[in-house]
Amino acid sequence: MLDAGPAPLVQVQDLKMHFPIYTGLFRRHTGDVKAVDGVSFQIQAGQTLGLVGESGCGKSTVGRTMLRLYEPTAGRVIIDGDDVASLPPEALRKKRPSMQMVFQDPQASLNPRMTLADIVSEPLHEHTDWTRAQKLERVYELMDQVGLNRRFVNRFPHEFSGGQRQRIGIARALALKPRFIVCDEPIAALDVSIQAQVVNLLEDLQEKLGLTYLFISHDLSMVRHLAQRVAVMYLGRIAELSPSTDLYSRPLHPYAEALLSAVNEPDPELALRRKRIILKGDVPSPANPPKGCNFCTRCPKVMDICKTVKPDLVEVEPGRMVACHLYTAAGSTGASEAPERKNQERNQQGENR
Ligand SMILES: Nc1ncnc2c1ncn2[C@@H]1O[C@H](COP(=O)(O)OP(=O)(O)OP(=O)(O)O)[C@@H](O)[C@H]1O
Repeated sequence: MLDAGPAPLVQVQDLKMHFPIYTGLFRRHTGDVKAVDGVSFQIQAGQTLGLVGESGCGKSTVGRTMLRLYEPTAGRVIIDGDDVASLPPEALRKKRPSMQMVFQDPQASLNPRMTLADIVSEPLHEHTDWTRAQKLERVYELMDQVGLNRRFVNRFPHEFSGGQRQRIGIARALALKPRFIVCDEPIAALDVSIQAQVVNLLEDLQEKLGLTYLFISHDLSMVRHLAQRVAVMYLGRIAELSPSTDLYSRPLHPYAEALLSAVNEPDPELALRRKRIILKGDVPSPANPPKGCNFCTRCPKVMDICKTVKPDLVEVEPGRMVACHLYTAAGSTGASEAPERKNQERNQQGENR
Protein backbone atom coordinates (compact mmCIF):
# COMPACT_ATOMS: atom_id res chain seq x y z
CA MET A 1 0.00 0.00 0.00
CA LEU A 2 1.56 3.27 -1.13
CA ASP A 3 -0.91 5.89 0.05
CA ALA A 4 -3.56 6.04 2.74
CA GLY A 5 -7.07 7.35 2.11
CA PRO A 6 -9.85 6.54 -0.35
CA ALA A 7 -9.25 4.54 -3.55
CA PRO A 8 -6.90 6.60 -5.75
CA LEU A 9 -7.91 7.65 -9.28
CA VAL A 10 -4.47 6.74 -10.63
CA GLN A 11 -2.34 3.76 -9.64
CA VAL A 12 0.99 3.06 -11.33
CA GLN A 13 2.55 -0.28 -10.44
CA ASP A 14 6.14 -1.23 -11.31
CA LEU A 15 6.00 0.64 -14.64
CA LYS A 16 8.91 0.04 -17.02
CA MET A 17 9.68 1.67 -20.33
CA HIS A 18 12.82 0.35 -21.99
CA PHE A 19 13.71 1.72 -25.43
CA PRO A 20 15.61 -0.88 -27.50
CA ILE A 21 19.02 0.06 -28.90
CA TYR A 22 19.80 -1.34 -32.36
CA THR A 23 23.35 -1.16 -33.72
CA GLY A 24 25.42 -2.24 -36.72
CA LEU A 25 24.60 -3.01 -40.31
CA PHE A 26 22.01 -5.63 -39.36
CA ARG A 27 20.42 -3.41 -36.70
CA ARG A 28 21.00 -5.99 -33.98
CA HIS A 29 19.27 -5.41 -30.62
CA THR A 30 22.28 -4.75 -28.40
CA GLY A 31 20.70 -3.23 -25.31
CA ASP A 32 17.98 -1.02 -23.87
CA VAL A 33 17.70 2.53 -22.59
CA LYS A 34 15.97 1.92 -19.26
CA ALA A 35 14.21 5.30 -19.26
CA VAL A 36 11.66 4.14 -16.66
CA ASP A 37 12.68 1.13 -14.62
CA GLY A 38 10.10 0.11 -12.04
CA VAL A 39 8.10 3.15 -10.98
CA SER A 40 5.08 2.96 -8.63
CA PHE A 41 2.84 5.68 -7.22
CA GLN A 42 -0.77 6.65 -6.67
CA ILE A 43 -2.70 9.88 -7.10
CA GLN A 44 -5.93 10.59 -5.23
CA ALA A 45 -8.80 12.06 -7.25
CA GLY A 46 -8.64 15.85 -7.45
CA GLN A 47 -5.03 15.99 -6.28
CA THR A 48 -1.69 16.78 -7.90
CA LEU A 49 1.42 14.62 -7.78
CA GLY A 50 4.58 16.52 -8.67
CA LEU A 51 7.27 14.57 -10.56
CA VAL A 52 10.71 16.15 -10.33
CA GLY A 53 14.30 15.25 -11.12
CA GLU A 54 17.20 16.25 -13.35
CA SER A 55 16.91 16.35 -17.13
CA GLY A 56 16.91 12.83 -18.61
CA CYS A 57 15.80 11.02 -15.42
CA GLY A 58 12.65 9.74 -17.16
CA LYS A 59 9.89 12.15 -16.11
CA SER A 60 8.37 12.70 -19.57
CA THR A 61 8.64 9.02 -20.37
CA VAL A 62 6.58 8.20 -17.25
CA GLY A 63 3.85 10.63 -18.39
CA ARG A 64 3.82 9.43 -21.98
CA THR A 65 3.87 5.76 -21.04
CA MET A 66 1.01 6.25 -18.59
CA LEU A 67 -1.14 7.63 -21.42
CA ARG A 68 0.06 4.80 -23.69
CA LEU A 69 1.76 7.17 -26.12
CA TYR A 70 4.53 4.57 -25.68
CA GLU A 71 3.86 0.84 -25.30
CA PRO A 72 5.00 0.01 -21.75
CA THR A 73 7.64 -2.68 -21.36
CA ALA A 74 6.01 -3.84 -18.11
CA GLY A 75 3.75 -2.71 -15.31
CA ARG A 76 0.20 -1.54 -14.69
CA VAL A 77 -1.34 1.92 -15.07
CA ILE A 78 -4.79 1.88 -13.54
CA ILE A 79 -6.73 5.05 -14.30
CA ASP A 80 -10.27 5.22 -12.98
CA GLY A 81 -10.51 1.44 -12.77
CA ASP A 82 -9.00 0.46 -16.15
CA ASP A 83 -5.48 -0.84 -16.68
CA VAL A 84 -4.45 1.48 -19.51
CA ALA A 85 -1.21 -0.48 -20.01
CA SER A 86 -3.09 -3.56 -21.22
CA LEU A 87 -6.29 -2.20 -22.82
CA PRO A 88 -6.96 -3.56 -26.33
CA PRO A 89 -6.99 -0.92 -29.12
CA GLU A 90 -10.74 -0.16 -29.26
CA ALA A 91 -11.10 0.02 -25.47
CA LEU A 92 -8.01 2.29 -25.38
CA ARG A 93 -9.58 4.59 -28.00
CA LYS A 94 -12.69 4.89 -25.83
CA LYS A 95 -10.57 5.54 -22.75
CA ARG A 96 -8.51 8.36 -24.36
CA PRO A 97 -11.03 11.18 -23.66
CA SER A 98 -10.64 10.70 -19.90
CA MET A 99 -6.84 11.07 -19.90
CA GLN A 100 -5.06 13.92 -21.63
CA MET A 101 -1.73 15.70 -21.80
CA VAL A 102 -0.62 19.34 -21.78
CA PHE A 103 2.75 19.65 -23.50
CA GLN A 104 5.78 21.76 -22.72
CA ASP A 105 6.12 23.70 -25.93
CA PRO A 106 2.78 25.10 -27.10
CA GLN A 107 4.47 26.40 -30.27
CA ALA A 108 5.55 22.92 -31.32
CA SER A 109 2.39 21.10 -30.25
CA LEU A 110 -0.09 23.26 -32.22
CA ASN A 111 -0.49 22.81 -35.98
CA PRO A 112 0.44 26.22 -37.48
CA ARG A 113 -2.01 25.75 -40.37
CA MET A 114 -5.06 25.21 -38.15
CA THR A 115 -7.19 27.93 -36.53
CA LEU A 116 -7.92 27.92 -32.82
CA ALA A 117 -11.40 26.54 -33.56
CA ASP A 118 -9.92 23.65 -35.59
CA ILE A 119 -7.28 22.84 -32.97
CA VAL A 120 -9.61 22.84 -29.98
CA SER A 121 -12.41 20.98 -31.77
CA GLU A 122 -10.10 18.32 -33.28
CA PRO A 123 -10.63 15.78 -30.44
CA LEU A 124 -14.41 16.32 -30.76
CA HIS A 125 -14.37 15.13 -34.39
CA GLU A 126 -12.92 11.79 -33.40
CA HIS A 127 -14.82 11.12 -30.22
CA THR A 128 -18.29 12.69 -30.74
CA ASP A 129 -20.90 12.80 -33.49
CA TRP A 130 -21.84 16.39 -32.65
CA THR A 131 -22.96 18.87 -35.31
CA ARG A 132 -20.65 21.70 -36.41
CA ALA A 133 -22.70 24.16 -34.33
CA GLN A 134 -22.46 21.98 -31.22
CA LYS A 135 -18.69 21.70 -31.63
CA LEU A 136 -18.33 25.46 -32.04
CA GLU A 137 -20.42 26.02 -28.93
CA ARG A 138 -18.08 23.70 -27.00
CA VAL A 139 -15.05 25.59 -28.38
CA TYR A 140 -16.52 28.89 -27.11
CA GLU A 141 -17.22 27.31 -23.71
CA LEU A 142 -13.61 26.09 -23.52
CA MET A 143 -12.27 29.51 -24.56
CA ASP A 144 -14.22 31.06 -21.68
CA GLN A 145 -12.86 28.42 -19.29
CA VAL A 146 -9.22 29.09 -20.17
CA GLY A 147 -9.57 32.87 -20.47
CA LEU A 148 -9.31 33.36 -24.25
CA ASN A 149 -11.43 36.03 -25.89
CA ARG A 150 -14.08 34.52 -28.20
CA ARG A 151 -13.01 37.03 -30.89
CA PHE A 152 -9.82 34.99 -31.43
CA VAL A 153 -11.66 31.85 -32.53
CA ASN A 154 -10.46 32.00 -36.14
CA ARG A 155 -6.88 33.05 -35.48
CA PHE A 156 -3.82 30.90 -36.15
CA PRO A 157 -1.26 29.89 -33.51
CA HIS A 158 1.38 32.42 -34.66
CA GLU A 159 -1.08 35.23 -33.91
CA PHE A 160 -1.03 34.38 -30.19
CA SER A 161 1.52 34.98 -27.42
CA GLY A 162 3.27 32.02 -25.71
CA GLY A 163 0.89 32.16 -22.73
CA GLN A 164 -2.16 32.30 -25.00
CA ARG A 165 -0.86 29.35 -27.02
CA GLN A 166 -0.53 27.34 -23.83
CA ARG A 167 -4.15 28.27 -23.01
CA ILE A 168 -5.14 26.83 -26.41
CA GLY A 169 -3.23 23.63 -25.54
CA ILE A 170 -5.08 23.44 -22.24
CA ALA A 171 -8.46 24.07 -23.94
CA ARG A 172 -7.74 21.23 -26.37
CA ALA A 173 -6.80 18.91 -23.49
CA LEU A 174 -10.09 19.77 -21.74
CA ALA A 175 -12.31 19.36 -24.82
CA LEU A 176 -13.41 15.81 -23.97
CA LYS A 177 -13.83 16.45 -20.23
CA PRO A 178 -10.90 14.36 -18.97
CA ARG A 179 -10.52 13.31 -15.35
CA PHE A 180 -6.72 12.97 -15.43
CA ILE A 181 -4.17 15.26 -17.10
CA VAL A 182 -0.42 14.84 -17.43
CA CYS A 183 1.06 18.34 -17.40
CA ASP A 184 4.53 17.88 -18.91
CA GLU A 185 6.57 20.98 -18.05
CA PRO A 186 3.60 23.16 -19.08
CA ILE A 187 5.29 26.42 -18.09
CA ALA A 188 8.95 25.72 -18.88
CA ALA A 189 8.83 27.41 -22.30
CA LEU A 190 7.01 30.53 -21.03
CA ASP A 191 8.29 33.89 -19.79
CA VAL A 192 8.57 33.99 -16.01
CA SER A 193 5.91 36.74 -15.90
CA ILE A 194 3.41 34.44 -17.66
CA GLN A 195 4.25 31.25 -15.77
CA ALA A 196 2.26 32.15 -12.64
CA GLN A 197 -0.83 32.97 -14.74
CA VAL A 198 -0.80 29.57 -16.40
CA VAL A 199 -0.21 27.81 -13.07
CA ASN A 200 -3.11 29.73 -11.51
CA LEU A 201 -5.31 28.75 -14.46
CA LEU A 202 -4.40 25.07 -14.00
CA GLU A 203 -5.20 25.32 -10.30
CA ASP A 204 -8.55 27.03 -10.94
CA LEU A 205 -9.51 24.42 -13.51
CA GLN A 206 -8.54 21.64 -11.10
CA GLU A 207 -10.82 23.06 -8.45
CA LYS A 208 -13.76 23.76 -10.77
CA LEU A 209 -13.60 20.53 -12.76
CA GLY A 210 -12.21 18.17 -10.09
CA LEU A 211 -9.17 17.32 -12.25
CA THR A 212 -6.33 15.06 -11.16
CA TYR A 213 -2.83 16.06 -12.30
CA LEU A 214 0.58 14.52 -12.73
CA PHE A 215 2.68 17.68 -12.85
CA ILE A 216 6.11 17.12 -14.37
CA SER A 217 8.65 19.85 -13.78
CA HIS A 218 12.22 20.62 -12.93
CA ASP A 219 11.05 23.84 -11.25
CA LEU A 220 11.03 22.60 -7.68
CA SER A 221 9.62 25.81 -6.23
CA MET A 222 6.61 25.68 -8.55
CA VAL A 223 5.92 22.05 -7.70
CA ARG A 224 6.05 22.82 -4.00
CA HIS A 225 3.28 25.36 -4.53
CA LEU A 226 1.12 23.09 -6.68
CA ALA A 227 1.42 19.50 -5.51
CA GLN A 228 0.20 17.79 -2.35
CA ARG A 229 2.73 14.99 -2.91
CA VAL A 230 6.01 14.96 -4.80
CA ALA A 231 7.98 12.08 -6.34
CA VAL A 232 11.70 12.64 -6.87
CA MET A 233 13.09 10.60 -9.78
CA TYR A 234 16.66 9.60 -10.45
CA LEU A 235 17.76 7.55 -13.45
CA GLY A 236 14.42 5.89 -14.17
CA ARG A 237 13.40 5.17 -10.59
CA ILE A 238 11.68 7.01 -7.74
CA ALA A 239 14.10 7.92 -4.95
CA GLU A 240 11.54 9.51 -2.63
CA LEU A 241 7.78 10.10 -2.64
CA SER A 242 6.55 12.31 0.19
CA PRO A 243 3.97 14.96 1.05
CA SER A 244 5.48 18.15 -0.37
CA THR A 245 5.59 19.94 3.00
CA ASP A 246 7.65 17.09 4.49
CA LEU A 247 9.90 16.70 1.46
CA TYR A 248 10.79 20.37 1.25
CA SER A 249 11.37 20.81 4.97
CA ARG A 250 13.19 17.51 5.56
CA PRO A 251 14.12 15.41 2.52
CA LEU A 252 15.01 11.83 3.49
CA HIS A 253 16.73 10.37 0.41
CA PRO A 254 20.31 11.65 -0.10
CA TYR A 255 19.47 12.54 -3.72
CA ALA A 256 16.32 14.46 -2.73
CA GLU A 257 18.44 16.20 -0.10
CA ALA A 258 21.00 17.27 -2.72
CA LEU A 259 18.38 18.34 -5.25
CA LEU A 260 16.48 20.42 -2.71
CA SER A 261 19.61 21.99 -1.28
CA ALA A 262 19.76 24.07 -4.47
CA VAL A 263 16.23 25.49 -4.04
CA ASN A 264 15.77 28.94 -2.52
CA GLU A 265 14.15 28.37 0.86
CA PRO A 266 11.56 31.02 1.82
CA ASP A 267 11.50 29.94 5.50
CA PRO A 268 14.52 31.72 7.06
CA GLU A 269 14.86 29.08 9.81
CA LEU A 270 15.05 26.26 7.26
CA ALA A 271 17.29 28.33 4.98
CA LEU A 272 19.83 28.71 7.80
CA ARG A 273 19.91 24.96 8.37
CA ARG A 274 20.17 24.04 4.70
CA LYS A 275 23.64 23.47 3.27
CA ARG A 276 24.17 23.36 -0.48
CA ILE A 277 25.18 19.80 -1.48
CA ILE A 278 27.21 19.55 -4.69
CA LEU A 279 27.04 16.05 -6.17
CA LYS A 280 30.22 14.68 -7.70
CA GLY A 281 30.35 12.83 -11.03
CA ASP A 282 27.87 12.47 -13.85
CA VAL A 283 24.52 10.69 -14.02
CA PRO A 284 25.24 7.18 -15.40
CA SER A 285 23.70 6.21 -18.74
CA PRO A 286 20.19 4.71 -18.48
CA ALA A 287 21.46 2.10 -20.97
CA ASN A 288 23.91 0.90 -18.36
CA PRO A 289 22.66 1.78 -14.87
CA PRO A 290 24.61 0.65 -11.77
CA LYS A 291 23.96 -2.89 -10.53
CA GLY A 292 22.83 -1.72 -7.10
CA CYS A 293 21.15 1.57 -6.20
CA ASN A 294 21.03 3.83 -9.26
CA PHE A 295 22.36 6.70 -7.13
CA CYS A 296 25.28 4.74 -5.58
CA THR A 297 27.93 6.21 -7.91
CA ARG A 298 27.24 9.74 -6.64
CA CYS A 299 25.76 9.23 -3.18
CA PRO A 300 27.64 10.97 -0.36
CA LYS A 301 26.31 8.30 2.07
CA VAL A 302 26.99 5.21 -0.04
CA MET A 303 27.43 1.86 1.79
CA ASP A 304 28.65 -1.51 0.47
CA ILE A 305 25.15 -2.92 0.05
CA CYS A 306 24.17 0.05 -2.15
CA LYS A 307 26.62 -1.13 -4.81
CA THR A 308 25.02 -4.55 -5.24
CA VAL A 309 21.34 -4.44 -4.20
CA LYS A 310 18.66 -2.14 -5.64
CA PRO A 311 16.62 -0.67 -2.77
CA ASP A 312 12.81 -0.92 -2.95
CA LEU A 313 10.58 2.08 -2.42
CA VAL A 314 9.24 1.49 1.10
CA GLU A 315 7.30 3.50 3.64
CA VAL A 316 9.81 4.68 6.24
CA GLU A 317 7.58 7.20 8.00
CA PRO A 318 3.80 7.61 7.75
CA GLY A 319 3.07 8.65 4.15
CA ARG A 320 6.76 8.88 3.20
CA MET A 321 8.24 6.41 0.73
CA VAL A 322 12.01 6.17 0.26
CA ALA A 323 14.19 3.84 -1.84
CA CYS A 324 17.42 3.87 0.16
CA HIS A 325 19.31 1.25 2.19
CA LEU A 326 19.95 3.86 4.89
CA TYR A 327 16.35 3.32 5.93
CA THR A 328 15.97 -0.44 5.56
CA ALA A 329 17.08 -3.42 7.62
CA ALA A 330 18.82 -4.72 4.45
CA GLY A 331 21.51 -2.09 4.92
CA SER A 332 22.97 -3.67 8.04
CA THR A 333 25.17 -0.65 8.70
CA GLY A 334 22.35 1.52 7.48
CA ALA A 335 19.88 0.00 9.92
CA SER A 336 21.87 1.46 12.74
CA GLU A 337 22.75 4.57 10.78
CA ALA A 338 19.21 5.66 9.97
CA PRO A 339 17.99 6.20 13.55
CA GLU A 340 21.35 7.81 14.32
CA ARG A 341 20.85 10.17 11.41
CA LYS A 342 17.35 11.00 12.59
CA ASN A 343 18.65 11.74 16.09
CA GLN A 344 21.36 13.99 14.67
CA GLU A 345 18.71 15.84 12.70
CA ARG A 346 16.46 16.20 15.72
CA ASN A 347 19.38 17.54 17.79
CA GLN A 348 20.27 19.94 15.03
CA GLN A 349 16.68 21.15 14.81
CA GLY A 350 16.68 21.65 18.58
CA GLU A 351 19.91 23.66 18.41
CA ASN A 352 18.48 25.88 15.74
CA ARG A 353 15.32 26.71 17.66
N1 LIG B 1 11.90 7.60 -27.83
C1 LIG B 1 13.04 7.39 -27.17
N2 LIG B 1 13.96 6.49 -27.64
C2 LIG B 1 15.09 6.25 -26.97
N3 LIG B 1 15.43 6.83 -25.80
C3 LIG B 1 14.58 7.74 -25.29
C4 LIG B 1 13.34 8.06 -25.93
N4 LIG B 1 12.69 8.99 -25.19
C5 LIG B 1 13.49 9.24 -24.13
N5 LIG B 1 14.61 8.49 -24.18
C6 LIG B 1 15.71 8.46 -23.20
O1 LIG B 1 15.11 8.14 -21.96
C7 LIG B 1 15.73 8.87 -20.91
C8 LIG B 1 14.67 9.66 -20.17
O2 LIG B 1 14.18 10.69 -21.02
P1 LIG B 1 12.99 11.67 -20.59
O3 LIG B 1 12.74 12.61 -21.72
O4 LIG B 1 11.85 10.86 -20.12
O5 LIG B 1 13.62 12.44 -19.34
P2 LIG B 1 13.11 13.75 -18.62
O6 LIG B 1 13.39 13.55 -17.18
O7 LIG B 1 11.71 14.05 -19.01
O8 LIG B 1 14.08 14.85 -19.21
P3 LIG B 1 13.79 16.38 -19.56
O9 LIG B 1 13.52 17.09 -18.26
O10 LIG B 1 15.05 16.83 -20.20
O11 LIG B 1 12.61 16.39 -20.49
C9 LIG B 1 16.79 9.75 -21.57
O12 LIG B 1 18.04 9.08 -21.47
C10 LIG B 1 16.34 9.83 -23.00
O13 LIG B 1 17.44 10.01 -23.86
